[in-house]
Amino acid sequence: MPKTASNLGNPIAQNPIALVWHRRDLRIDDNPALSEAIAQVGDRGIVLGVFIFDPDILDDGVTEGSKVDFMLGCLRELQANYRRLGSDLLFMLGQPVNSICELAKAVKASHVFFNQDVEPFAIKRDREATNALQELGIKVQSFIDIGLIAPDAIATQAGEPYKVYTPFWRNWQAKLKPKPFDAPQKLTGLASYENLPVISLPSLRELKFINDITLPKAGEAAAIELLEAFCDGNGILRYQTERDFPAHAGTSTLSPHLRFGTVGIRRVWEKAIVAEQLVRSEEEATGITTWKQELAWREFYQHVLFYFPELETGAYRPQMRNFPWDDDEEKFVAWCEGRTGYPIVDAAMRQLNQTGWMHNRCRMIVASFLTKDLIINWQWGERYFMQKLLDGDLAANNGGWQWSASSGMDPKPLRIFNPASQARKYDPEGEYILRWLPELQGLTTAELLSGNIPPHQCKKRDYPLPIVDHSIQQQKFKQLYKDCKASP
Ligand SMILES: Cc1cc2nc3c(=O)[nH]c(=O)nc-3n(C[C@H](O)[C@H](O)[C@H](O)COP(=O)(O)OP(=O)(O)OC[C@H]3O[C@@H](n4cnc5c(N)ncnc54)[C@H](O)[C@@H]3O)c2cc1C
Repeated sequence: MPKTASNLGNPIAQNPIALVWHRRDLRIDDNPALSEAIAQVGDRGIVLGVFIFDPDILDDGVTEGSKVDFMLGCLRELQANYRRLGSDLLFMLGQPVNSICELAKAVKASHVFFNQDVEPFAIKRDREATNALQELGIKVQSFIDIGLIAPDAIATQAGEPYKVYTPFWRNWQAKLKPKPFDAPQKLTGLASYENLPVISLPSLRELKFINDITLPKAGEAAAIELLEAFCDGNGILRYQTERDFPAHAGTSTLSPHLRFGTVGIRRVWEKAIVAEQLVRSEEEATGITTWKQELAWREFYQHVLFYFPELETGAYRPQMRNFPWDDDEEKFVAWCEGRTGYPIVDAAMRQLNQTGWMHNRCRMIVASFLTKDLIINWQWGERYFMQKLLDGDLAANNGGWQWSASSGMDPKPLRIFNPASQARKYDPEGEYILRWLPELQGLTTAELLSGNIPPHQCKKRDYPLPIVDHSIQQQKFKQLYKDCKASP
């Protein structure tokens, strides 16, 4: 059973020096590892933050400059916060297990605190780090942080992990949620930081990345600003009616912050509960419940990844593991670049490429298009999303892709989105399409939505003709899916 902040052992006896190892919790507010470090070392103790740049992650071929740039912004602010409180956030570059041990020895740490993750890679790293630190006689404590309810604190009546969202939600929403941890007011740091195996916060260039997109504001203050704007204003109240229209600012856009942990999930939940107490209509209440359901989707995917780590490498449904995908590279490039000739798909891909974020409705549309219309392996799309999305997160991304590809746990798996119907329903004026495809100005709304654009108009605008025919491709996919299901 993972430790929570309330069931820890006795305070440290002498000369306590605690390291708080930050990874995807780049904040001081509502941070269980940091709060507990302070509580444990007490007034006599020193609390230092550390962040380790892992070359294996930086060089994994998926991590892009935009994401690293956003993260550096978060780290810059986190370090400023540590310094303002009287301590420091230290940086290291190296293999994480060796690095944390090296630093712990150098500062003579008595404790290392960190918040847990659910990704297989992180679980393995943390297990190894815990063992190595304990061998050095250092106490290690870790905490539930990325979700409100720990994976082992919720199960079906049969005691099994949930595989279906709706019963998960019913049980999850009824569970008592933890309260946020207050931000610290003061920290004590080292008298001197000389001769430590640390580096200054590297620049993007020093890490050998470039970024050419304009990023949203990074860091904790920006996250709180977004959260307050959404929950104190009308955003959360109108969420149910607005959230599916990509031309509207109808969602919180908190996802990059939840990904890097610049806002604590308990703080987010608290805000939703406060908003709930002020609702004036059924519609507003539904808005808040629907938003809470999305937070529960996030947690559902974290839990299934925790219990079924094999999801990371392939389809959940065995029948889909050998699906005969077409895997046409030229079509894949057209999809990535937003040049499929389907305006709603292309607009969404341009939004992704130019901002590092894509509206949820559009994520579903482009994922369905890649898998059901282009018949390309969902893992290609999953990887491209991980490259481009600032909120790229293994659990949510894999969950979203497996749902869209009909390869996941979804009990009603065969969903095929018709891009034209989706556009008509969710972008009825073609406002979103035109925002990202300005070259289509002057076409009729019907042409924008249906994608039936006269060839001479496409030529004039250097816009591609549709690279596939939706009705033919969906028939083809259905047949392949049927054959696959029938195969032993
Ligand atoms: C193919 C596909 C891939 C996706 N990849 C990611 C990803 O890499 N990272 C990611 O955070 N989300 C992913 N999502 C889920 C969802 O699209 C984004 O979380 C959402 O668009 C973020 O915008 P927001 O912050 O305004 O969300 P809001 O609508 O304001 O929701 C609040 C928060 O709830 C969580 N959330 C909302 N919807 C979902 C969902 N369907 N699944 C899981 N969590 C959700 C997010 O943390 C989000 O910030 C993916 C969805 C699909 C269909």
